[in-house]
Amino acid sequence: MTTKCSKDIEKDVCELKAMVKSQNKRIDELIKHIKDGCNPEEPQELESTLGNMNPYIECLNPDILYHLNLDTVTTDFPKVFGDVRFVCLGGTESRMEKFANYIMKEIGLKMSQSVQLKNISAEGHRYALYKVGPVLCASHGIGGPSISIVLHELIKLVFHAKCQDPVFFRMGTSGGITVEPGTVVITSEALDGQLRPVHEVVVQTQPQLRPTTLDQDLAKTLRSLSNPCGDGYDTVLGKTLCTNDFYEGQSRLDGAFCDYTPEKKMAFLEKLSQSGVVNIEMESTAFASLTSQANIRAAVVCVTLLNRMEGDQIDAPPARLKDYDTRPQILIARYIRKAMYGEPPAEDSSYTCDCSGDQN
Ligand SMILES: O=P(O)(O)O[C@H]1O[C@H](CO)[C@@H](O)[C@H]1O
Ligand SMILES: O=c1cc[nH]c(=O)[nH]1
Repeated sequence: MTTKCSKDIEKDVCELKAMVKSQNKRIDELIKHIKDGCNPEEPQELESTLGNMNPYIECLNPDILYHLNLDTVTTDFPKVFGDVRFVCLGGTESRMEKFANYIMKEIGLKMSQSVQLKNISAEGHRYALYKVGPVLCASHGIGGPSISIVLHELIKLVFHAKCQDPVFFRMGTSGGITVEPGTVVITSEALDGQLRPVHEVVVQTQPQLRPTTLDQDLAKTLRSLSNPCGDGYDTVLGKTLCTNDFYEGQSRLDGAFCDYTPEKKMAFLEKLSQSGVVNIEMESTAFASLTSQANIRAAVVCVTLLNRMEGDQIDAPPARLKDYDTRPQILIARYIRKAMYGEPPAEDSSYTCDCSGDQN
C-alpha cells in the first residue's frame, strides 16, 4: 500500500516537474518577447523616422493634405508612399515632370509606353507631384510661403507613410555672385535677407527665428559627385542668400520700382561676395528650416543663370537656359543612383515600379 502510494507520489512529482519545466520555458519566452518588444518572426511594423512632429496630427482622421489633393483615408499612405527615399523639389511643374521622366531612366525603371507619368496632385491645382519608385518629385512655386505650404504637406506625407530616413533636395535656379553663369551651387549655409542663418516665421504675431541647418556631409557628398572636366562646368559649395523678392529684394535695377543707385547695388553685391555668398534665390531658408526641424537630411542645389556682378536681366538664349536647368538634376540623379545601387544600375534593371500614380 505504502509502496504503491509512494510510487503515485513519485509519478505526480515527475509530472509536476515536467509542468514546471514547461511553464518556466514559456515564462522565459514571454520575458524575451517583452524585452525584444515583439516576436522577431512576425513582420515588424516600422515607425516614422521623422522628429518633432506636431502631436495633434495623430488625432486627425482623415488628415487632409489639401494642396496636394491627398488624404489619409482614401489613400493608404504606407502602401502607396512607404517606399519613398528621396523627395525632390523645384520651382516649376515642367521641371519636375522632366526630372521625374529623367530619374526613371537613370535608376533603370521602365514604364509601359502607353502609360504617362501621372501628376498625383493635379486636382489640387496648386503643385505637381510625381512618384517614380522611391523618388517623389514635387513643384513648390516661388518664394518661402509657397514652398513652406508644400513642405508641411510633404513632410506629413512621408510621416504618415512611415518612410525611412527620406532625403530632401531642392533643385533650382539662382543668380550668381562672381561665379560664371551655368555654375552649380550647393548651399553650405542659407541666409535670409538680413544675412542671418534663419527662417523667420511669424506665429500669433510673434516672429520666430528658426535655424536653417543643412546637412554638411550630404552637401560634400554631392560636391564629390561632380566632375568639372567631364561636366564642362563648375560645381561649388557656398553660401546662398534667400530673399522674399526677385527685384528689390535681390538689389536689381530692373524692377518696377527702385530707390537705390547703381553704386549702392554694387556695394551690396560686393558685401555679399565678401560674406561668402555665391548665389541668390528665394526658397532655401524655408526649405532648410522646415526639413531640419523634422530631422530630415536635405540639400539645396541651384544653377546660376547669370552673374549678378554683370547685370540683372536674364538674357541667355532659351536653349542655354534649358541646359542650365538640367545641371542640378544631373548631380542629384548621380546621388540617388549611388544611394540605390552603389554603382549605376544594369541596363536591364529588375527593379520595377508602379509609376502610373495609382494610389490604391
Ligand atoms: O527656379 P526656381 O526653383 O523656381 O528658383 C528660383 O527661381 C525663382 C525666381 O525666378 C525663385 O523661385 C528662385 O528661387
Ligand atoms: O537672379 C536670379 C535668378 C534666378 N532666381 C533668382 O531668385 N534670382
